[in-house]
Amino acid sequence: MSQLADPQSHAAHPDHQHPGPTHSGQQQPDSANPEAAPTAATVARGLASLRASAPLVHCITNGVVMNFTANALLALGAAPAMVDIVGEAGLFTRVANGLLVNLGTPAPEQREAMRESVAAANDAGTPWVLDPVAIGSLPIRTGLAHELVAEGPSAVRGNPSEILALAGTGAGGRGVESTDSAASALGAAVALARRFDTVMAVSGAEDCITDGRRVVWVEGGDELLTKVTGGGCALGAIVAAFLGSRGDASVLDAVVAAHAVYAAAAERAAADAAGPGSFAVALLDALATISPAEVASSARIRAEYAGDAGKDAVVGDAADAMDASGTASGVDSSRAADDRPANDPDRVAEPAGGVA
Ligand SMILES: Nc1ncnc2c1ncn2[C@@H]1O[C@H](COP(=O)(O)OP(=O)(O)OP(=O)(O)O)[C@@H](O)[C@H]1O
Ligand SMILES: Cc1ncsc1CCO
Repeated sequence: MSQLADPQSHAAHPDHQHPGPTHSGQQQPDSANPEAAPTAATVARGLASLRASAPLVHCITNGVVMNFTANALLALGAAPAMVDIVGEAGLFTRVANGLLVNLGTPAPEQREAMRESVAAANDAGTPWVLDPVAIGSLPIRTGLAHELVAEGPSAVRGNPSEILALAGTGAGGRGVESTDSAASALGAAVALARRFDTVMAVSGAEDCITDGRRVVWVEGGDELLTKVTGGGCALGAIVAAFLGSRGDASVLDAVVAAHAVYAAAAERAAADAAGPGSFAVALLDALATISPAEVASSARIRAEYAGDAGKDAVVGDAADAMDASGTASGVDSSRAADDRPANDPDRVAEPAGGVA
């Protein structure tokens, strides 16, 4: 089958959850209609659904960005709560609609709270996001990130250096900053997505999101996002909000929607800002006022097949899940190209065509 189905025609389906790692590398379909690529229309629907359901987002995140993250979620229309003590974290995850686990300042008790919440999320079916902040050369958080990714997050969000370090092919960035481009982390992201049956989101001038089979590029945002601390950390929480309110949309659709809405809001905010301070305030205003119609007309998204983009990426101990060609077993990466007309917005490009 090469034709992509109309994303409008999604039928009801059981929520895609991750009961645990799929060590075989076998991927599950993530939607009733796994062939549909995210579009501006799915982004708009995701934002409308978030606003309608006001998801409760449980954030276990770093002390630097808690306030900004909570304000970003509130502005967007979600309900944040930062519950990070042992004995409460797991309980709260069970009632939340989405969970963020951000490794920015992982003190010992917070690490235990993360483990408690991840176990609760996997048990209760709460979608969860892992943000492996500043992993690579720092040993405790790097070990924790490898431990947690094996628990099967719904999505992983990070900058390119963090994603390369998670794949075991990079030494990390400069503290919390990336020293790599999103394109350079594409192979690592595709391999990780296949290995852990998750959606990987790599941020940068252009964001790259993959479920291991499809790769979606989201343009937009502004460099000012890198001049406000927590520009990426808040995005991780927003991804959790979109996952927690996605209804019958796929995980890939929800993650792409989060990135596209954030990019559009940041672009609008930057147009009015005099610098990082006014940008941070304008970003909150833009998150609060951006409409589904605005994102439907401004989202810049393109989708293609991953093809063999992940074949040369080494993923920690994942060699056992990979066949000789480096492709995760059970994942068909040699699909025929989409045969829709070239100007069809739902068309996915040739396998690996633009994924060198
Ligand atoms: N050059 C750029 N132009 C436009 N947007 C950008 C640029 N660089 C990063 N962004 C956007 O900034 C946001 C944060 O991405 P970034 O890669 O800085 O994350 P991070 O390093 O994890 O952030 P944090 O400071 O929270 O740790 C994303 O939405 C991304 O799209
Ligand atoms: C600056 C900083 N240090 C640890 S976490 C964090 C927030 C941005 O990632």
